[in-house]
Amino acid sequence: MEKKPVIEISHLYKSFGTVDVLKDFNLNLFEGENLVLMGKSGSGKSVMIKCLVGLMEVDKGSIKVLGKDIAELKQNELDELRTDIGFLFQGSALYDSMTVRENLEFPLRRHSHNSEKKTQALVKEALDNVGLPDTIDLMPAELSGGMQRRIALARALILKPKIIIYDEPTTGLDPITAKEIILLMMNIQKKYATSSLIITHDVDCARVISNRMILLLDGKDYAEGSFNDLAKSDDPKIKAFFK
Ligand SMILES: Nc1ncnc2c1ncn2[C@@H]1O[C@H](COP(=O)(O)OP(=O)(O)OP(=O)(O)O)[C@@H](O)[C@H]1O
Repeated sequence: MEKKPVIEISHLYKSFGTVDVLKDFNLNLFEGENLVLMGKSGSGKSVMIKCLVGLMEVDKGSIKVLGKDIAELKQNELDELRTDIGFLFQGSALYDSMTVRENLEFPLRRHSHNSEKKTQALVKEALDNVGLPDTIDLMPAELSGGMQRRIALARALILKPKIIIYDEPTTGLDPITAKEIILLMMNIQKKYATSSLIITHDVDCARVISNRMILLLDGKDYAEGSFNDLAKSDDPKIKAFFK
């Protein structure tokens, strides 16, 4: 059976002055898959994400998320749609002045109207999912980098998003901690059947987690395929991604 796309980016163009960042970029993320997007620094990955969530206007092209055309949404509709997307950004970005519990409560209080009991149950479930139930009353500064990343992942998942966007999920972590995060991402994907877009430079991460990959080069979706197919390509431009 043909899988449904949850993100459809078609013929996307975006320039800044004379710098053409995206030039006919295409990407489909299908329900339940782990799609890895690789592109070198400055290739336009962040620009693409900003366009995707309506934070930046596109010059040309169309973007649909969960069947909705981003350009046609009003601000409140866009805000609502964003709650269906969980983000795990580089550097975790937990609120330093809040405890782990408060960090996790934050999106719940902002975007849903749960009872206090339900809120605490969701916080506990989120912490259990990332294997850190005992950190609930700690401050982010009391946690290691890997633990902070796990809490950030718990927070990204707490609204049970349909889509998760991971931006460099393993950057800055030692290889063992990076592997733990990757395993966690895979478990969570299995448990909640989320669709994941994973932006990474980490070839090991891509190998383990991807069902499919897209390589962003010269503003385009230069190549698409499974890790194994792309990794054995003879094209020097594709080979360069796997060094
Ligand atoms: N608001 C902006 N105004 C002008 N130029 C911008 C703006 N945002 C991004 N750019 C330019 O767009 C290009 C792509 O930037 P982007 O941040 O998307 O790269 P990236 O692929 O995310 O890189 P990295 O892997 O280093 O995060 C860069 O040349 C950048 O200078």
